[in-house]
Amino acid sequence: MPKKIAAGNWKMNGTRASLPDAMAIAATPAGDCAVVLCPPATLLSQMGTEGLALGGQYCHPNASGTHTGDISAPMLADAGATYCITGHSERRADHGESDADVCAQTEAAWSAGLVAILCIGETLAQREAGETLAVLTAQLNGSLPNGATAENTVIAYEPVWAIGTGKVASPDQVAEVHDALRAQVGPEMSLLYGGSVKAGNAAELFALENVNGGLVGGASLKAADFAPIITALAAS
Ligand SMILES: O=C[C@H](O)COP(=O)(O)O
Repeated sequence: MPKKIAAGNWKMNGTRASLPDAMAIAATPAGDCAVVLCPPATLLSQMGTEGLALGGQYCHPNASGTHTGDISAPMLADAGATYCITGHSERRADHGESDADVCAQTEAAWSAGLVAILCIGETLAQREAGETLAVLTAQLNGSLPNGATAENTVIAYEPVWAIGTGKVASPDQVAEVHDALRAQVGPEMSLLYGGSVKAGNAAELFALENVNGGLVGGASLKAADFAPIITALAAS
């Protein structure tokens, strides 16, 4: 059985004033679900809380070196992370990260003992052109290194047009993609959906056979918003 995972991506949000929210999220009963928070790197070492796994939002392919402003997978692990997001569409767009870059980052995460949460997703133009499954397959093939297992990798399907827009993909759209991904990655790897997941739509999404949790952005920042999502996953 794939592990159920509620992952929160805080993106470039959060200061020490947010730590009480992290503690409240950690205290939320989660049943057999893993709860993962990916805060800004500045908060990682201060967030170590029982019941909460931590993740980075990105890692450089190298372990160290002359890369001003960057962060490596061993640094994330040293700060308490056990997961790392790779290939988020905001980084693919803002930093020009290619599938090959994401592949190298994912290998770096594994080398540091981190579980990669590898993100793939189509744009609205690609969906409207009927290219969704082809685009996702190409991204998966290009950015998932050889050696991926259910222990070192989680796949997050995040349609770019649904991120931070309030436009959640319909259950039929999510099911079509997740069923296709399941056929590609095997029965054990966790498949998360991300894109405007909220308390009001979480139960419907998590009821889908091949949705094993969510990668949640905006609704993970406050415990009052994220806790019902965790509860919905635990009940699924
Ligand atoms: O990593 C999280 C996703 O980008 C989803 O963000 P969102 O829940 O704010 O739409």
